[in-house]
Amino acid sequence: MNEPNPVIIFETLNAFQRTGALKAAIELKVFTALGAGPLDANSLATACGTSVRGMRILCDYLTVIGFLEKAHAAYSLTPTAAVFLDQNSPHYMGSVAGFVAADEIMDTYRDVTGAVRHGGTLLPGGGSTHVDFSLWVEFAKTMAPMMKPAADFIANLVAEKHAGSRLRVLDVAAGHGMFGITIAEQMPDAEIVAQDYQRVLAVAEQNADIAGVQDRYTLLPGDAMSVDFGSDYDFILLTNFLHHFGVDTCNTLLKKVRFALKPQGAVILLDFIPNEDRVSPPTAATFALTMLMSTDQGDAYTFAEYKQMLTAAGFSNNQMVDVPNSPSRLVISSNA
Ligand SMILES: Nc1ncnc2c1ncn2[C@@H]1O[C@H](CSCC[C@H]([NH3+])C(=O)O)[C@@H](O)[C@H]1O
Repeated sequence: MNEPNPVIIFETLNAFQRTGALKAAIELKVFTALGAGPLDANSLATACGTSVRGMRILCDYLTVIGFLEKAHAAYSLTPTAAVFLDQNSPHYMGSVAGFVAADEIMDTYRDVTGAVRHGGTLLPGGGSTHVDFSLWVEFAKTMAPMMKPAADFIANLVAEKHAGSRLRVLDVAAGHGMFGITIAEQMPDAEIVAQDYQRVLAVAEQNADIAGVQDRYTLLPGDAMSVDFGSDYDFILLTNFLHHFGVDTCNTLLKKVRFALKPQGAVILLDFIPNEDRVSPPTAATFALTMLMSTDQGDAYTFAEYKQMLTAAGFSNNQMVDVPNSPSRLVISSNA
């Protein structure tokens, strides 16, 4: 297993091909075309409006990397592609390519060398922490399906512990809003305050309307660092937010969160949290590179690091759990 092997070098240097191929298949709706059953390259090319040669080569590539299966020249969907990449599936998440593989994001990877030398993003003004970072609306419009398992998991936890009670929940940096909205869907008495930039909250507001929870959904636009959160919350959600900032900013924000909670309240923190070795599990551990490329000081913090920040902010009871079907972990912190 530890024999020297150059294949990983070739595969890693051309890994951009995988991104391009999957993005193309999503754009061309290849997976949706295969939703009704197997098709060969000719029929797929007609269905998707492409050349036959292009479709044959794309589909062979997608078969090699595990999104399609091939039998007697006909392609069919693997279970993952069927559930997540066919637009007719309720779990469709092809939209996430619009953020994860956006040109603006991919362009930053042209100069990893520079970011490593510099120790932070080469994007202007702190990259994704800049108030005008253009991609947050795109994130809100595209990333909700990816967060669904974690949103369900959090809402179930909250509902199990607090069935029937009137809850006040603050969703900090709400984005698409699905974390708060899912709690509101499960708990008819829960009131949600969604906090984010105004332009992003427009997307969350629309999602709250669609979910039919708009009567219990209030918007709190502005910068999370300076806006007044209000008080007496039972839960404050900090999902995929702290990783953008350095430890000092996280400490300041967590203290502000502690102050806005009821004495028995809890903060629910969802994030990419690697093990203490920082190299496992893979998705959480490699997320640190995403933060290097897009922020000045962000990181994939370990549980020990989060515990230190949370303890400093006055949270004495900190528990971490893995989220099923998600690379994320949940930290629930309270004083109780
Ligand atoms: N300073 C800030 N104040 C409020 N929101 C911010 C700030 N900086 C970034 N954001 C928002 O932080 C979000 C990060 S993405 C996370 C969205 C959502 N909580 C989720 O877990 O999927 C984006 O919606 C940004 O608009």
